[in-house]
Amino acid sequence: MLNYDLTTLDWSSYTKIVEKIHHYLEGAEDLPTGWLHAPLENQDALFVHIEETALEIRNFADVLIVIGVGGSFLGARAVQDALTPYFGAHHDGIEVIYVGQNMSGAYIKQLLENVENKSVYVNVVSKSGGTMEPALAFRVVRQYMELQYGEKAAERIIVTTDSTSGILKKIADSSGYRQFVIPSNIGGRFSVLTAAGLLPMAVAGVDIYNLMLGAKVAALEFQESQLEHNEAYRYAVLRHALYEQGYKIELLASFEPALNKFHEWWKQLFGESEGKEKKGLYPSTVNFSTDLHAIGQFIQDGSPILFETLLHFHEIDDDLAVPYDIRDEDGLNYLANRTFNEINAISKEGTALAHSEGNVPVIQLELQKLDAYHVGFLIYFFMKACTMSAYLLGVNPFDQPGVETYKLKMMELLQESKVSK
Ligand SMILES: O=P(O)(O)OC[C@H]1O[C@](O)(CO)[C@@H](O)[C@@H]1O
Repeated sequence: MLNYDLTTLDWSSYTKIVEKIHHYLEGAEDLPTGWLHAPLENQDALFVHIEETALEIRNFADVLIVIGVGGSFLGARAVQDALTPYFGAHHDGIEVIYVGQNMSGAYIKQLLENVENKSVYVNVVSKSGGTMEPALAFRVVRQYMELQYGEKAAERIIVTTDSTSGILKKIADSSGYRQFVIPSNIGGRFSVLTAAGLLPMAVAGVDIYNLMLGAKVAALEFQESQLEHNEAYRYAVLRHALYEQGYKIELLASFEPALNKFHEWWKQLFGESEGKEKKGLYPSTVNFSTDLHAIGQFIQDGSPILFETLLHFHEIDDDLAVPYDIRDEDGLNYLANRTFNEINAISKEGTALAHSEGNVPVIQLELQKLDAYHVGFLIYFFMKACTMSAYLLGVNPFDQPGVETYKLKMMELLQESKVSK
C-alpha cells in the first residue's frame, strides 16, 4: 500500500519510540480512543438500526438534509462522494444534501427553496450539540419542518449527538426526536465510522457493512506494534521525518474527483490533530488533473517546502474507452481504445516521476479498488497514522484549542454587537 524510496530514511531511530507510543495508546483508558477498537466490536444491532432508519428515509423522503460541520459533516460527505455516482440523485432517487458548514444566508435560503414541495427528513449531527454553524442552520430548518409537517415534524427529525450532554441532546429529549449516539470516547474528527457518518452514508446508498469490514481488517492489521510491520506507523514516521528535514506542507493528491471531499476529511483530521504549539505539517490537498494546470507549476519548481502523498485506487468501477475517429484531426487516434482510467493512471505515474525529479518527495498510497471496503480500510489507516504522527511530534492529537479560540472570539463579537444594536 505504501510506496516510497525507503532507503532514504533511518527507520531504526524510530522503532523504540513508535512502540512506546503504540503501547501508551493501546493501554490508555482516559483517552478519546474509542474508535481504535470499535470496528472490532460487535456493532450489528447499531448497523441494523441505521439500515432500517435509512430505508425508512429513502421510502418516505425525496431529500435528506444533513446538518453538521467538521467531523460531524466531512466524513459522511467524503464517503458519499467517493462511493456514489457523480450525477443525479442517490440510491432510490433520494438526494442527500448538507447544511451547517457555513453561515451563508444565500446558501441556506436557496437550500430551503430547493426542497420546497419535496418530502424532507433531517439528520442533525453535532457531538457537542452547541456548535454555532449547525445550531443556527438547525434553528431555521426545524422551523421549516414544523411549518410543513406540524406535529409530524418530530418523526422526520433525527438527532445524532452525545448520549448525555449538550443543548442538542436536551432539545432532542424534550421534542421527542429519534436519537443516535456519538460515543463520548470518540472525538468529532474520529467519528466518521459512528452513526455520525454511517446514517447519512447509508441513506445515500453506501454499503456500510463493507465499509466497516474494511475498517475492521485495518484495525486488526494496524494493531501491530512493530514499525517494520505496520504501514500506518510507517506513513506517520515518513511524514515526521520529512517534516524534520524542513518540509512544512504535505499535499494529498488524487486523480479521481470523487475523492475531493475525502481530501477535506483528511485535512481536518491532520490539521486539527497536529497543528498546535507552533508545530505540525500543514495539510493541503490537490485534485489532479485540475490542479496540475493551476498549482502544478509551484509543486514542480516553487519553494521546496512541500512533499506529496499520491492517493490512488487501481480499480474504479466506471470507465470509458477513447473512441477511434477516422478524421483524427486532433491527432489522438494513438490513444483510441485506451480507457480514460488507464490514461489517468499513466498520468499519475508521469506526475510522480516529474515531481520526484523536481526534488519533491512523493509518497504513494495505493489501494486496490475504490469501493466501500477499501475506503473503510483507508479511513482507519489515516486515523491510526495521524494519532501516531501527532505523538511523534509531541502534541495531543485529541484536542483543538485553537478552534476554541475562534469560537470564543466570534461569540464575544456577536454579544458585543447585540449590546450596541
Ligand atoms: O460535532 P460538533 O460538536 O458540532 O463539532 C463540529 C466540529 O467542530 C470542531 O470542534 C472544531 O472545528 C471539530 O473538532 C468538530 O468536528
